[in-house]
Amino acid sequence: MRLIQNMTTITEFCAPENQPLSRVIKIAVVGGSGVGKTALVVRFLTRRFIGDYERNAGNLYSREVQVDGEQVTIQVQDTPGGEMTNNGVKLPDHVTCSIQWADAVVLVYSVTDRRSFDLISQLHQLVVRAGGAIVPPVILLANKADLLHLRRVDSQQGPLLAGALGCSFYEVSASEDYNQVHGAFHRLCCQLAKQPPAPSSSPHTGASAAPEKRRSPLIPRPKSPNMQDLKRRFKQALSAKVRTVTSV
Ligand SMILES: Nc1nc2c(ncn2[C@@H]2O[C@H](COP(=O)(O)OP(=O)(O)OP(=O)(O)O)[C@@H](O)[C@H]2O)c(=O)[nH]1
Repeated sequence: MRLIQNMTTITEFCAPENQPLSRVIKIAVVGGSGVGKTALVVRFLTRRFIGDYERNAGNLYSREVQVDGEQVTIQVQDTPGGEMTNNGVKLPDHVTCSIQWADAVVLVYSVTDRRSFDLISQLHQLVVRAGGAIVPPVILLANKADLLHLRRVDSQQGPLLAGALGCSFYEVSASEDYNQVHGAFHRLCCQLAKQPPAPSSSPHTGASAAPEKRRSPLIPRPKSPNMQDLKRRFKQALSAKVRTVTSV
């Protein structure tokens, strides 16, 4: 029952009208294809690793959590994977929109995929450009650290790149270690919670009421989660018979 209660905290983006909203922290998760973005988001929000994911089209997840004693709503936008082409990085428009919408960005590569590592600098540039006057906090996650025999990116290279980009670095395994994943996201949430709250966006348009907000006033709202997809994942999670999931 506890598991079900926690699972139901992944909800639609829009809160019902008149419902008081807690502070909202918005995070976009961005990286190459198949690096484990969805696995990381689901791991952070539900403690669960579910290995079988379909290519995602960009789901938005939301959950109420305690950060430093304060009740906040964390919204995490999972984005479709980007690719390197001869003309630079190729990304669905939706990804840029998600970066503009977010208060912070999690850049992800897989230690088993050199191209996903090479993509990070380009993605970081995109974050800087999309951020306008104020670049949002960024963390760099190197995922799939459990796949030692398939490693294609040396463990020193991630911290070096993070240092050059001026962001925090975490090497994690979504499949093997919940604490690593939780620690990385949680520290980012703590950092964001300490900042003064951003002007709230309209739940219907995503547009900010405040002119000084760094993002364009005409940012389309990120996609709501595909509830069918979520229900399918929840069923998978329930059938795995893991005892409980506690709040973050
Ligand atoms: N061994 C291992 N496999 C992982 C890990 N994280 C994700 N995977 C696997 O990697 C594959 C891709 O994971 P996804 O979470 O779908 O990756 P994604 O980045 O969301 O992929 P796209 O939706 O295509 O952009 C899946 O088969 C996952 O089970 C990890 O830490 N270790």
